[in-house]
Amino acid sequence: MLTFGIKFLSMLIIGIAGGTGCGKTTVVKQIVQELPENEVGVISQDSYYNDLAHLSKEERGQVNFDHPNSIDFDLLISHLELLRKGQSIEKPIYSFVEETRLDETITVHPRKVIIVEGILVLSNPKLREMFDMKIYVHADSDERLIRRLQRDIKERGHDLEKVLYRYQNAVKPMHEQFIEPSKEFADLIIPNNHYNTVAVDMVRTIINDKLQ
Ligand SMILES: Nc1ncnc2c1ncn2[C@@H]1O[C@H](COP(=O)(O)OP(=O)(O)O)[C@@H](O)[C@H]1O
Ligand SMILES: O=c1ccn([C@@H]2O[C@H](COP(=O)(O)O)[C@@H](O)[C@H]2O)c(=O)[nH]1
Repeated sequence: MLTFGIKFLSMLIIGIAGGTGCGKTTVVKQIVQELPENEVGVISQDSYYNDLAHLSKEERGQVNFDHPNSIDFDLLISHLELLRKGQSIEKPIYSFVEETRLDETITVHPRKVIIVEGILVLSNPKLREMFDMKIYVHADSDERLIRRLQRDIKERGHDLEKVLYRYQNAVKPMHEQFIEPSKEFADLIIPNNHYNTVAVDMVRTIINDKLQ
């Protein structure tokens, strides 16, 4: 049996970090693709951006969304604790276009395996301690910037100037201060300048092992 030395608890929690555009969401989608939906759940750190409903759209535009203080880690941690106890949670929904939480929530039920992905999930010590396995997805910064530009313009309603301004003033400095240093906590680093099907298969094997 392939266990990679992981001590399996009742619920396996996997944390996946990496800089913006490194491909975290894509890797997670590939991992869960062939796994049973009712056994594996995914929680994105993005859902836990602070509720900024009290700010105007202009004020929200000034927020540093790459600093750990922009994330409600307490809520994320308490939700994971509830899931681990077998209870369901109401996960917030974050709109990248509105840059705030929506009023609706999504009910997430406990699963045998929960994947938590986000730029800062390995930077928070308390959250990090909850992970049975820690993964860092790496892609070079120029590759990430190209992907981010394409995605934010196409999917998140930003223009070229806004993406570049944010990249220089928040994304890059916060990456260097908080995200890149969190790589040292990873059990596994996935190189993702190109699609990495071997690494995806390895993680899927570990999860499948847990599901037997
Ligand atoms: N290995 C890859 N090669 C090329 N493009 C990729 C790769 N992985 C992801 N992408 C693309 O890059 C963009 C950002 O990927 P995404 O998974 O959203 O990254 P993240 O969640 O880390 O910000 C998406 O448009 C995605 O299709
Ligand atoms: O309202 C927002 C909130 C966050 N961002 C940016 O999103 C990325 C993190 O998401 P990834 O999917 O990992 O790229 C972060 O770098 C924030 O700058 C945003 O643009 N707007």
